[in-house]
Amino acid sequence: MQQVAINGYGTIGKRVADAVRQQPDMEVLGVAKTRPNFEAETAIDKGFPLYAAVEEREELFAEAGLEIAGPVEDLVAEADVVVDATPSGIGAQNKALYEEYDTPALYQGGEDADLVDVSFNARSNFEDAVDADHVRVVSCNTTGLSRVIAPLREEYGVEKVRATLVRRGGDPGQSDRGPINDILPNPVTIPSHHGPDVETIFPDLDIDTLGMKVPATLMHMHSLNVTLEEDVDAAEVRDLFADESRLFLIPERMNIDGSGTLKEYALDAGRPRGDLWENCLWAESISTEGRDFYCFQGIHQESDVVPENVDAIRAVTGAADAEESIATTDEALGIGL
Ligand SMILES: NC(=O)C1=CN([C@@H]2O[C@H](COP(=O)(O)OP(=O)(O)OC[C@H]3O[C@@H](n4cnc5c(N)ncnc54)[C@H](O)[C@@H]3O)[C@@H](O)[C@H]2O)C=CC1
Ligand SMILES: O=C(OP(=O)(O)O)[C@H](O)COP(=O)(O)O
Repeated sequence: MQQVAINGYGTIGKRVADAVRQQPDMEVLGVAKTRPNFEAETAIDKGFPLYAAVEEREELFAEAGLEIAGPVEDLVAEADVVVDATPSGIGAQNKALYEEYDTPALYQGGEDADLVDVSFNARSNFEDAVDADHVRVVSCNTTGLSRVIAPLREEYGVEKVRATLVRRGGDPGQSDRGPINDILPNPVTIPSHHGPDVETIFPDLDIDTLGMKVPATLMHMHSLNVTLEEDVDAAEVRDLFADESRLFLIPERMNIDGSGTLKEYALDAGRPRGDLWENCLWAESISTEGRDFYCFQGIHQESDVVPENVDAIRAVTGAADAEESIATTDEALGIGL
């Protein structure tokens, strides 16, 4: 059993903790937080040992009636691997702690690529992270793009990717985010940071990305055009994608017209927190014109990186190969709508 520490128990960290607990070969050793709040209380209710990420704030937990198992250093020292799910930039500050205790660490997409040895997407480059000490699970958008590009590259070869990313302004709980009533080119410069980020997974890929932010919280939406190295037929691409467990091809018959109905479907299907771990591609949007492929896909920013973190744990600990890990993760979580 791999003993997994989770440092940062927010949107991503709490989901990774639940996913790790569901795996047959790993356990949550504990989770670390900086301050007491509803998530800290839920962690205790779920039976996750709660550690103080900042020693001076330990008494805040006692005042809130929450029992602390110890300082985060104890957790990191005992763990086989630590998943850092702290806000952007804090992971970089925490790296020295993980190095001090010689504990392999996973970071999230908000950290810079040069912080780590390897940027990771399970479907695309699992083997690169085997036995690495510092691995970054790429952002929700980069994960979503990589999952589509990997099979297209393998099957047809990719000449050029063009993607427009309509990004949600903030997560549902982020009441301080915007825009409230606007459509922002964001970033206004082109390419957006997503293209170079995808190139950390596929270094020789030709990709241009454009980003926007809109007043939505549920999901991102991608409009994709990939020029392939050979003529393709839309039906063939649909068949290719149907074999990918983390690509959900939304069938026409479901009458799912956007992010709202997608999330409603996830809740009806009994998904925890209404999570959609898979890319959600509208099957009808999969179109081809000569060598050009097009589609729309919805990306659930809060959850698509969760199975990727689980696979990255197996990669850095050398516990399984890509195929075995992805199959185990998918089965344990119930991935594959
Ligand atoms: N929310 C999203 O849509 C996605 C976020 N990411 C990335 O995941 C990372 C985490 O993001 P979220 O989970 O959204 O953030 P969050 O703000 O929801 O959660 C971060 C947690 O870390 C805690 N924290 C703050 N400072 C800490 C410290 N020094 N030590 C330990 N814990 C600390 C916070 O109290 C909070 O519980 C970021 O790198 C972000 O870019 C990646 C994909 C999607
Ligand atoms: O990494 C993300 O998006 P991004 O790839 O568009 O920067 C996550 O959705 C977090 O985005 P945020 O920086 O708006 O919280």
